[in-house]
Amino acid sequence: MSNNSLDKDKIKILLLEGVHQSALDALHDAGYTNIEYHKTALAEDELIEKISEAHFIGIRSRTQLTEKVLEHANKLVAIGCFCIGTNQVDLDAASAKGIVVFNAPYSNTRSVAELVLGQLILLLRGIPAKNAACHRGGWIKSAVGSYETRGKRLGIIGYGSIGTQLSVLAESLGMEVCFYDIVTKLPLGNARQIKSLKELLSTSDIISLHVPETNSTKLMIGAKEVSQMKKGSIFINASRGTVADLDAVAEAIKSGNLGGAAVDVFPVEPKGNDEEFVSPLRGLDNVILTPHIGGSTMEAQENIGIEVAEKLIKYSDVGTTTAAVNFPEVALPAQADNHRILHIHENRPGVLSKINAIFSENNINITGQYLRTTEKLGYMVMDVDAEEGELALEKVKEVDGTVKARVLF
Ligand SMILES: NC(=O)C1=CN([C@@H]2O[C@H](COP(=O)(O)OP(=O)(O)OC[C@H]3O[C@@H](n4cnc5c(N)ncnc54)[C@H](O)[C@@H]3O)[C@@H](O)[C@H]2O)C=CC1
Ligand SMILES: O=C(O)C(=O)COP(=O)(O)O
Repeated sequence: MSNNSLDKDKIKILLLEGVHQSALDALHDAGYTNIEYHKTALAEDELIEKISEAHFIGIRSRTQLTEKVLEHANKLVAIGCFCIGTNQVDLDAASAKGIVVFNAPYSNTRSVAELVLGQLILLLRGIPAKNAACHRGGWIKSAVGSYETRGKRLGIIGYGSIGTQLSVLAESLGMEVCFYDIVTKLPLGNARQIKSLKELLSTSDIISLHVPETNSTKLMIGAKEVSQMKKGSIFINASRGTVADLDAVAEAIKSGNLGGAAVDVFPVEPKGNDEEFVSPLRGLDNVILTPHIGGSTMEAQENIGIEVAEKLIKYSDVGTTTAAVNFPEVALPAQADNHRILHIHENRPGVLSKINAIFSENNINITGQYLRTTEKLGYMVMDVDAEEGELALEKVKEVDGTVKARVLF
């Protein structure tokens, strides 16, 4: 499969899920005007139809770019996830088609950490239940079951960008922070890594999840783990809905084993704001339910829009793949008066020697060459004299093992 480079107005960009205006502005400023914009995710049929015509797609957490959907993405060169998580994209299927995936790994970290901090303060005071009672005309003026944060133990599962940010904020309130992570991590401040998940669960006053969706995190908090949590403790999940068994959480809330919960992410989430939200946690007063808005602040969304749009622009303009999620990373200068051949190939013996032989047999002068590989993919970039660009592209496309080849003018 190969793509030639096109005039910018022919490069079709599909933006879904209401990515921030800052992304549109950045793309327009860079000369990309052929943009189709949707405020919501698309149903699979429509997504397949639209993606088959797109060169770039921008999504958030809702759009599932499965192997089936990507099978139809024959013109697609890059995917921009305007969020942190990339679990909604079949990364192997994207790599196999030479499609680069970018995300915004830090732009909404602070927003999630702040939301969780606010939730844990409210839950420690029993505010959600008191608030609900007031709305119904009730009046629960009581200190019973209400606590300050000082000295309480926060157990963080997943001590990455968000977990560490939360750790620092929680310590500033005088909380004791412990964490569990599959990787040995340098604790910030006075935080402590705990080697056993069971120990973290059974000793923490608040448990907060900050792991990605992977095979190892799927249902990592099941009925057994919920039962190991300290009586009356608080459970918070703003990571991914597949990580925790919400039926078990709901049962523990009803029985009083858990004192409260805040949940932002769900195994099945409505596709848009007009679809009904269904969850076993509905109707429980001491549970804060939020519609997957951990990263939804004006600051975060604006920054994400700029960051991911810039990554797409740099890849489209010069071939740079720095900070790609699934791809060999190459930082490239602008190609001056040359033509630039981008050759994505299977990383196996013989491909490079074949490419070099082609250049020498056809007397094509290479003025710059860059190569990076991952285990499965090779990404080779060659600058050639402008008059030789078309010939060079035609020849490298024929190399066995070629996944995708393009020329940038
Ligand atoms: N609710 C929302 O709107 C948002 C949700 N998120 C979710 O939060 C997740 C975490 O984000 P970051 O902190 O930026 O990710 P990160 O990659 O910086 O940190 C994740 C941490 O989890 C650890 N981990 C992985 N598997 C584990 C396991 N089985 N057990 C224990 N630890 C494990 C990793 O070693 C790493 O330290 C994202 O992947 C995303 O799914 C992110 C942003 C917004
Ligand atoms: O950044 C993430 O991983 C999130 O979960 C945020 O997703 P969203 O962009 O709000 O759909």
